[in-house]
Amino acid sequence: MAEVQDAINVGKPVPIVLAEEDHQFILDEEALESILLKDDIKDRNVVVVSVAGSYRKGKSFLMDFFLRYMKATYHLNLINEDAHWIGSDDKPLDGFTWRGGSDRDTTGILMWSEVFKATLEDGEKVAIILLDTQGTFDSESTVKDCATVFALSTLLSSIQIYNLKFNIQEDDLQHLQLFTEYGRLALEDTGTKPFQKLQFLVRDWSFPYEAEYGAEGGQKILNKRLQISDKQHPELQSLRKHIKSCFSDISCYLMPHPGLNVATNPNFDGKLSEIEPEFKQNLITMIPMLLRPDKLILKEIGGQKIKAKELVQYFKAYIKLFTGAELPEPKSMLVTTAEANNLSAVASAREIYRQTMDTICGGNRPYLNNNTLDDEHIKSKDMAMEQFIAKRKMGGDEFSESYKFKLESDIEEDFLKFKSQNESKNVFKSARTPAVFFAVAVACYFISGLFNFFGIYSVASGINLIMGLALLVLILWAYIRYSGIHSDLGSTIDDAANIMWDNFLKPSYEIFLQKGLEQATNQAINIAVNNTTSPIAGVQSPFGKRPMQRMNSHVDMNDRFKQS
Ligand SMILES: Nc1nc2c(ncn2[C@@H]2O[C@H](COP(=O)(O)OP(=O)(O)OP(=O)(O)O)[C@@H](O)[C@H]2O)c(=O)[nH]1
Ligand SMILES: [Mg+2]
Repeated sequence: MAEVQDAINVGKPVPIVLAEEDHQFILDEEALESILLKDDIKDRNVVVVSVAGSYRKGKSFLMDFFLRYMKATYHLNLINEDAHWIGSDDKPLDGFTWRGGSDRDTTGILMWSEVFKATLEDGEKVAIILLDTQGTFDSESTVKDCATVFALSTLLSSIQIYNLKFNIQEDDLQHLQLFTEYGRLALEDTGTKPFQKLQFLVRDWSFPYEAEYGAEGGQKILNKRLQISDKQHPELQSLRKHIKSCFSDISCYLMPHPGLNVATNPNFDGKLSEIEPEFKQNLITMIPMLLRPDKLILKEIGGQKIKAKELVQYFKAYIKLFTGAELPEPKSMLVTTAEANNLSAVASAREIYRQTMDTICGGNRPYLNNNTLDDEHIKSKDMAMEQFIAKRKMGGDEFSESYKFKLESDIEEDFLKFKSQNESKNVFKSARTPAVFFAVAVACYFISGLFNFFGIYSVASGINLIMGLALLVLILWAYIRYSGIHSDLGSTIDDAANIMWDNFLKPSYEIFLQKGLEQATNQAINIAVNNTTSPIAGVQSPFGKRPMQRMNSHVDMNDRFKQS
């Protein structure tokens, strides 16, 4: 017995995944390598046993009994001495640190520094690794922190013990679903079950009259909880299907209460003498069921057994993935629901905007001028925004604010599309490209004629060439529009036409138009002035003074009217 006690003092818990203050996890590669890359370990296939679940539920405490079994069985070969591995009644329990109290204890992921060497029944030499993990849902961890630790330990272990208290509740299953789904994101979809054994361990089971303590009672409860029936809501069915599809083996064990000393005495140090015999008896039954050489499960990833040195690489790869920005962030139920609410309110308000605008300027409506279109846009947008604000949403106004901005930007994006669709209905704009190239060709024709007239033939033929090119582009454009192919080239031609229009033709046309208008106005006024009977009628005056004259003549007329 003394041998067992001595062996328990070998090894220590080594933090390999460290929880940082800024909710990041980092891998202590050196520590990990110092354990797994030892010469006598690195080439052995591994069995990885991990415990996970809510905080303060006796995970580390349980792991220390695992350690006692491992040391007795694999260091001291006491395999046939049944219950002796559990040690003497008066020895305090040590190993992974555990303690009473309501605040969390374990953080990150710890690995036992001693890797246990075992020989399987078929002679294969394997290495057994024990992991203790940070409890989920303590007041300092975000959902992402909990999901990361749970997912990492599930991905890297071949036996994951899901430690629960009192019962298997629906929320326990929901969290399991969330965390395993998060873990599954890290893996390539191979169509096979991504994880290996899941062992539900229900602590302080209080209904032995319904299902007895142990594996059989556990199986009974597990079957009940994971049962799928047609009468169930589809959401409950899919949750159960998801869990079953994730693990290749699922079982459950019901543990009795360890006694009030364990649960409430602040000075309790783990002595077996202070633990209820029934609890002790169940430890003796349960632990070998998982860790006996013939029960060990080798770690496999994608159907391949994993060696200790390969496990180091998997740790590195997974931690990189979970701490990077690649995976979506798991969030609390309220945030997720509020997001879904707000997104659906955005979608239905946007739909209202689209439908209203569609009836005003949709594909089968005629061209609208820009001012009218702007007005209609503002009206429809206001309507959509009102609808979004009026809709009941979870998360409160502050939460909704960012979705309001999103709706606004979505609507502006839609408006740009409606605007360009409307522009395309403007026949004058769509006729711009052929008009520009045709105008260039005609202008070139006259200019080259002029140069020919003066005998400057070389310049004339250059201009003829430009005319030919303009006509060629015009034909090409017409072909693209007709056939619908090479539309990129068509857009480039349109762009070129727009540039020519904006920079050359439009300014020249405007100057020409202005000059023409001025000329026409001059003539019209001259005619009007010449025909008016006034004291200064018939006197030609400069254009700038003409309004004065008209006003004077108007005043004169009034005066005359008054006199008469
Ligand atoms: N009621 C009850 N208490 C237990 C059981 N096992 C251990 N405890 C007590 O639970 C307390 C917490 O034990 P830990 O092993 O530190 O719990 P943990 O789950 O590792 O906690 P964290 O590291 O904070 O996640 C200690 O006071 C133990 O004595 C059990 O089966 N039932
Ligand atoms: Mg702990």
